[in-house]
Amino acid sequence: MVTIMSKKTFEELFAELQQKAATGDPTTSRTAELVQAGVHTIGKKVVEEAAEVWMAAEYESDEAAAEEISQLLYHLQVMMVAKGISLDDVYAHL
Ligand SMILES: N=c1c2ncn([C@@H]3O[C@H](COP(=O)(O)OP(=O)(O)OP(=O)(O)O)[C@@H](O)[C@H]3O)c2ncn1[C@@H]1O[C@H](COP(=O)(O)O)[C@@H](O)[C@H]1O
Repeated sequence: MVTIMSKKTFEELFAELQQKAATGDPTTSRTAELVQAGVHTIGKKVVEEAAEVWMAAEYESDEAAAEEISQLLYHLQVMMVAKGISLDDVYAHL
């Protein structure tokens, strides 16, 4: 069973990350730090988290897989913010 610890939605997180990227302090905000580091650094985190999702889904608990999926979604959103890609830009392809 997957334990639900937060009810933050995908859209709410995206709005928060846009704000952090615009006004956040890179010394205290991971999002501001990653956006400042740039697409190359964020891209490496996306690939790393995707691999961790695969490993957790195949070899670990559902809860571990859910946590890794949340981290992948976070880093995908950071990439979107860094590139100026909106939720609607992505939803248009779903
Ligand atoms: N949801 C997330 C989130 N998921 C994952 N992460 C980051 O991703 C890391 C997980 O990746 P790793 O396991 O590879 O951790 P790591 O080894 O420390 O990463 P590296 O420094 O080695 O790259 C975490 O330590 C966080 O730094 C997140 N950082 C922030 N958020 C949320 O984003 C919002 C804004 O956060 P800040 O920008 O930090 O204020 C808040 O609501 C946060 O809860």
